[in-house]
Amino acid sequence: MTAALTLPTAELHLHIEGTLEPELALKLAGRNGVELPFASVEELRAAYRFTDLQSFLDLYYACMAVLRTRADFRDLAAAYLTRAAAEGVRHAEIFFDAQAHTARGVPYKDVVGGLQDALDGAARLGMTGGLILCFLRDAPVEEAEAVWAEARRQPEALLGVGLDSAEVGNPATPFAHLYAEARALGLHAVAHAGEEGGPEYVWEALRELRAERIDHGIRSLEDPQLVRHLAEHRIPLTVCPFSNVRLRAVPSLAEHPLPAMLAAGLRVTVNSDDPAYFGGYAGQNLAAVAEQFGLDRSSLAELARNSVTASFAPDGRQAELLGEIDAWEAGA
Ligand SMILES: Nc1ncnc2[nH]cnc12
Ligand SMILES: [Zn+2]
Repeated sequence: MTAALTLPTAELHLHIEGTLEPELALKLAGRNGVELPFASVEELRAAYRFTDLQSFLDLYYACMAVLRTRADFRDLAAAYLTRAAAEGVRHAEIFFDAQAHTARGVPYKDVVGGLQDALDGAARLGMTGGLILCFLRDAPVEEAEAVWAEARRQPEALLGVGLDSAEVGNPATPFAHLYAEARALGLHAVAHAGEEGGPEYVWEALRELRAERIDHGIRSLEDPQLVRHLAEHRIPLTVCPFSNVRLRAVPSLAEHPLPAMLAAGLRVTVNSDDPAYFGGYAGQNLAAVAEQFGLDRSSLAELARNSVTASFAPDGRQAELLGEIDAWEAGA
């Protein structure tokens, strides 16, 4: 087995709806009497040809229509956690798109309840983690406000808030008041930026949302002043190599800016984004970049350490995981 597949790591950029494998999608479609425009696993997989972020989002939102009950969300997250654990993920901070479910009439409490049921069960796998509620930046802000009105009543169910969906032309600033409220409740703040959008989107997430981590951020390199800022303030970037290639944010893995980002002193982590759709989970993303860029054991360990120290896990848990990474690096 590739060494990277056993590296203990933290997954910081993972949309739970993006872990919906075709087999489970069809099973849930049957269980819930939901019609999908795909009759078989093969037909569904054949639709995984994306030209950009929007072409992916269209399929992503269509497929998640099969998720209807608390048990569905539990089964989805339990399947992800089992698979991630097998690839070395020891801590997972999981994004969920609540609005995409409440808009279909699924109660917020069933979404969060089901995801939490699965996380409770993950303790058996020795895994820890939490939930990050993402606002959809391409939907009216009133929809985000409505879901937040429910979420804020139970902030202890969340680690933080995030911002995702179609980036270009959908500024972050209208969501700033929700982030301010979330911070006041003690929640963390992250945001997608610099995936398809330019460095100005990263600046906006930092300035207006006070994002502690930037999800993707691969276009930051286009602005030397931004690179200096990110490096100086040690702001983590949750990079997703397979996603960037499959959504054509970069032309190929060989041309991915990851090595340049590391060379620029950026605090990079490697993650999977929507692994069911992009061809691999966290360990496979790590294995692929290790092979592509000839990363040795200590460079891989450094990426894993970044993921742990950039996580929102308590200090004690971080220390435990850093110990596991040291042992892995020493070849234990
Ligand atoms: N890569 C991505 N970018 C923005 N929103 C997303 N939602 C799920 N995956 C996403
Ligand atoms: Zn993402």
